[in-house]
Amino acid sequence: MNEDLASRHLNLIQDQRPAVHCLTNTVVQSLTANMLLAVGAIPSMSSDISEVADFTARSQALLVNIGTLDPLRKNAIQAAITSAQENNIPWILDPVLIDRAPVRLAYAQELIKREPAVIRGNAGEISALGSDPKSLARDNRSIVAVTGATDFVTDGNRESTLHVGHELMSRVTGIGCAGTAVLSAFCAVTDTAGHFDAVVAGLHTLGKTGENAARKASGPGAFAATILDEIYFTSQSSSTERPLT
Ligand SMILES: Nc1ncnc2c1ncn2[C@@H]1O[C@H](COP(=O)(O)OP(=O)(O)OP(=O)(O)O)[C@@H](O)[C@H]1O
Ligand SMILES: Cc1ncsc1CCO
Ligand SMILES: [Mg+2]
Repeated sequence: MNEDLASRHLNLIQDQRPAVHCLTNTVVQSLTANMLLAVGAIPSMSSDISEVADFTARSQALLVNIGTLDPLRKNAIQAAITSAQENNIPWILDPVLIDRAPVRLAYAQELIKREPAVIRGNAGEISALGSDPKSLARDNRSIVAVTGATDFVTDGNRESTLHVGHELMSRVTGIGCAGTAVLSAFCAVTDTAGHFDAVVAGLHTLGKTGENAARKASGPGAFAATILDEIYFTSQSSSTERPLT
């Protein structure tokens, strides 16, 4: 069933080629842009305050990842979220490492008041936010995704647990961050009511491609390249299986 959901969303991405504007950390820029291209989306990464609102307005989703912050990037994040909200574009938050510094946690909590469509973090990050994932989702009208050896998705009412992926995914920096960008592409092709399914479909796709890549790669270096290939293969085979209507 998640397989069908994934396939349907991959087809929509192939058809629509959504633009995803990414305000993300300096560690994962290239992997993130490449993952989006591999899945069929179109990335942009500028954080210049003079253009970030326009880039966001011309995108179908906005990714905000707070992995490396500075004052200019924080200004860009505020402007981009404002633009996303004015233009009815979903914005997706990756609250990287908020369990490591109280100032960063407080900043993430301020951002969450602006009601991201999706919050995706690992277990430590989500638990640092202080409420269980269901309450967090309900209180902020967001989808919450908690990733790790198993993934959990909730909108505050529904929930889905996914047993996909491979340990090698945690041995390459930024698979989570780039994965949140992939979830943004899945949300870009659905309306708000579809975001729960989009996140489940996106995590299923990511997990399965991680499993496929792990079968071929002998270690983290090859895995990082192979997971890009596998996302591309998955998106291509999904579009050739599309029924003729
Ligand atoms: N041990 C594991 N087994 C299976 N899948 C895993 C495992 N660890 C991580 N994953 C998968 O890897 C992806 C990234 O999740 P993870 O929770 O590691 O992100 P993260 O900690 O935010 O990573 P990063 O900050 O490096 O980007 C998720 O899709 C998750 O399902
Ligand atoms: C290692 C690291 N530090 C800040 S962001 C980042 C990438 C993985 O989250
Ligand atoms: Mg992370």
